[in-house]
Order: sequence, then structure tokens, then C-alpha cells
Amino acid sequence: MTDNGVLKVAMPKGRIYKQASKLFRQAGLPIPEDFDDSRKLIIPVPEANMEFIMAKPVDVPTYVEYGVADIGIVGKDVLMEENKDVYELLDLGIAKCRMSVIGLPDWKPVIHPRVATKYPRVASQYFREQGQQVEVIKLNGSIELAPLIGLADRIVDMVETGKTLQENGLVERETLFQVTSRLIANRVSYRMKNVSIQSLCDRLNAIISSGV
Ligand SMILES: Nc1ncnc2c1ncn2[C@@H]1O[C@H](COP(=O)(O)OP(=O)(O)OP(=O)(O)O)[C@@H](O)[C@H]1O
Ligand SMILES: O=P(O)(O)OC[C@H]1O[C@H](OP(=O)(O)OP(=O)(O)O)[C@H](O)[C@@H]1O
Repeated sequence: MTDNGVLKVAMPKGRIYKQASKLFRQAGLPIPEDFDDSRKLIIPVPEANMEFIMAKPVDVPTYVEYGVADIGIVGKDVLMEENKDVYELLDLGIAKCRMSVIGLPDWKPVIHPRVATKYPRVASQYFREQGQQVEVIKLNGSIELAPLIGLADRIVDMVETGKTLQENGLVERETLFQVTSRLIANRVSYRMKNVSIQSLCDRLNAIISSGV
């Protein structure tokens, strides 16, 4: 079977972009260097028969589920939270961090704690599995503020270096899961553009497993 059409890739702007574009370049996909600082949102790479759609990370699963992007790159955190109907094809092993429960050092058991997070679905599911009733408060950033100013007893947030926790006098209590970025695919595109998607996966896999 041959594939028709350009392969549309939802590429997250921000933290993941640098590592993802490096991986793609190592895999021989010619993302021009001048795109790194560009404000252009659609970046055609005709030599590779690809087009990059520069997306806010949290929106990547939506573009892929709706098929406006055939494939996308997204953190496991966002993938779990957004819970979209997409295939997870490959663990790219980049943008490593972890999802954790965090609180003040004088951690006390609380009957019905308030938990602030950017990830309400992930947090609710975790505490439900723990058999603990919590009130989840959705925030959009600076999550570490919540316990410091008395909004919440705990937070569920990403930890990478631990610098944010350290500088704000907070402690990590439990890790929910490790996070890396994943390659995801639209279900129909995966069938219709299987040859090009599979060939991309093979090239990326070769780089990932060589540990370069
Ligand atoms: N220290 C970290 N904090 C948060 N996410 C991290 C960290 N390190 C790696 N990541 C990964 O990077 C992704 C977040 O990237 P980024 O911070 O660019 O997006 P964002 O939080 O949506 O930012 P913004 O809201 O500013 O656009 C996460 O989904 C996660 O997979
Ligand atoms: O362990 P560290 O290396 O300190 O990284 C973790 C911090 O980075 C992220 O915040 P981000 O910079 O995305 O800011 P925001 O969520 O507050 O907008 C995350 O929400 C933590 O606050």
C-alpha cells in the first residue's frame, strides 16, 4: 500500500519542541534550524513530505483525535489528562519529569483534603484509587502557590529538577507516574498513511534505541 498526501505532525511549542526537533533531525528529517525561533504556525517540509503544526502542548491530542494532524508529540501527563481517542505509538524518551503529590513539610493527614492541580482528571483518578475523598481545584499555573497561600492542602504537579519545590519549601510525597513525550496517531491516519507513519516510527526508534 502506498500513502497519499503530506504527513501532518502536531508539534508542541515550548519545552518539548527543542528535544523533539533534535530527535527528528537526528532521524534525518530536515526541520530547518530557522524554525526554532519562528512565529510561523504551519511549517511545510516538502523534502520529507511533512508539515508541522505548531501547537500548544495541551491541544496536541485534540488535533490528532480530530485528524487535522495525522500524528503528534505530547507528554504522557497531557495524554492521561486529555484522554482522547488516539493511538500511542512510541515513547520518545524526551522531556522527562514525573507527576507527583506535593505538600508542605509539616504534612498531616487530612480527612477531605483540597488538592490543586492543572491535571484534575489524573488527580481525581489517583485519589479515587487510593480510596481517598478529595476536593480537586483546577489551576492553570504556579500550582506551588496553592499550599503556600492556604488554597489547598496538597498539589498534584510535575517535578523535573525539584528546584521549584526547593525554592518554595515544599516536599514531594508520592510519585504517580514517570512522564516522557509520546508519539501519537489518529486512528484513521494510522491506517491510511501507515507506510509513512511506520517509516517515521522506525527512524525515530533507531535513534532512541541507539541512545544518541
Ligand atoms: N519541569 C517541567 N514542568 C512541566 N512540564 C514538563 C517539565 N519538564 C518536561 N515537561 C513536559 O513538557 C510539557 C509541558 O511543556 P510546556 O511547559 O512547554 O507546556 P505548558 O505547560 O502547556 O506551557 P504553557 O502553558 O506555558 O504553554 C509537559 O506536558 C511535560 O510532558
Ligand atoms: O522541578 P522543576 O525543574 O522546578 O520543574 C517543575 C516546575 O515546572 C513546571 O512549571 P512551569 O515552569 O511550566 O510553570 P507554570 O506551570 O507555573 O506555568 C511545573 O508545573 C513545576 O512548577
